[in-house]
Amino acid sequence: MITPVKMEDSRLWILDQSLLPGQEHYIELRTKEEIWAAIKKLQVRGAPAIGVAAAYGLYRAVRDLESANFQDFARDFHWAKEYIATARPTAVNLFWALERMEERLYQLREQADAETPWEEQRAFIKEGLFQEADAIRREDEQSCLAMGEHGLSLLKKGMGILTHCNAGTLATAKYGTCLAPIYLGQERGYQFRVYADETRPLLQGARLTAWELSREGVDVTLICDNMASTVMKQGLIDAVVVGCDRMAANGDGANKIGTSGVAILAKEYGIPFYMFAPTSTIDLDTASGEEIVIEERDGDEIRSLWYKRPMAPEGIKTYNPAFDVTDHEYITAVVTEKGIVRPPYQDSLRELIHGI
Ligand SMILES: CSC[C@H]1O[C@H](OP(=O)(O)O)[C@H](O)[C@@H]1O
Repeated sequence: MITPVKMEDSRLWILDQSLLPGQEHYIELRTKEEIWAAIKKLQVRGAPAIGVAAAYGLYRAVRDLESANFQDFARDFHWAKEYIATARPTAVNLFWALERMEERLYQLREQADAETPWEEQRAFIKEGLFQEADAIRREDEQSCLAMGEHGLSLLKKGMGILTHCNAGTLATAKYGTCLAPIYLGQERGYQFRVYADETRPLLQGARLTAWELSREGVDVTLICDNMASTVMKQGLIDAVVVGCDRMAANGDGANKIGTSGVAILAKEYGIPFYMFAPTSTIDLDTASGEEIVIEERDGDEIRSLWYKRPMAPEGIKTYNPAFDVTDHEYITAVVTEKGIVRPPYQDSLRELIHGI
């Protein structure tokens, strides 16, 4: 199965998702500027994949530093971290991964042998930073597999499943979040019928979900976003599965723009709506969806990006929020790698995260 981020011989490569489905092309990222741009331009995208890329990217940005002492190294590390953190505001995994890497930096500082020359300590710290980034990737892979098992327990053979945007292998270290149960089901003969919303304006459903599912032999049908209601009304959909970019403490979940509308439709038609959120995406410091910063993007993504000729009046005003918040009352259950969480989310999420 394809993976969007890989480290080979200490070099960072990402699958340029802005070229999919036409071209499968990996690009190397070497500097904090290149990492920032790749995240901003959605060449690498999807909350967990952004976290993995940011962790590897931060390591790569400091790999060749020849700082004269730890203070200089830590200063340049912090600058790179803070710079990469400005790429996109909504997916909490970006900040979670960067903070984890900086915490590890100071642990490694304590673990380094102070009796050895600083150059040896610096090499020890750099290796430890690489290992931490690699652990973030490996943990996300395992998290996706676990969400696949938990998610599959909610689904039945032959179900019609609607999804929105892309929360598949391309959005994670591997396997995906909400698509993980679909891949497991594919291996176990569940014969799911997947309906993928195209997901305007950046078409992650058409370009990415339809692409990655069909290359794995999954039965997938591409629909326009405005067709979600009719496929539900026709009884073609038995469940909705979506990813998440940031889940607030009360269970409100930010995900790709359009998700909240799908959730409201699902409730209207009595269809279960499952939001898949690894614990790395659950942000208990954010009380509710109202506090989640929603990224706004360039209007040309609406006006012209995918059209050979203008599809709107020249310079027409646009409003292009990249995400919206699904209120917790529209979420039937939250699927995490630690298990399935049901309402009331205020208590169940805190218990899941802190075990209290
Ligand atoms: C597994 S989280 C994927 C999540 O990220 C996507 O946003 P974007 O493509 O802008 O990075 C979308 O919200 C997906 O559900």
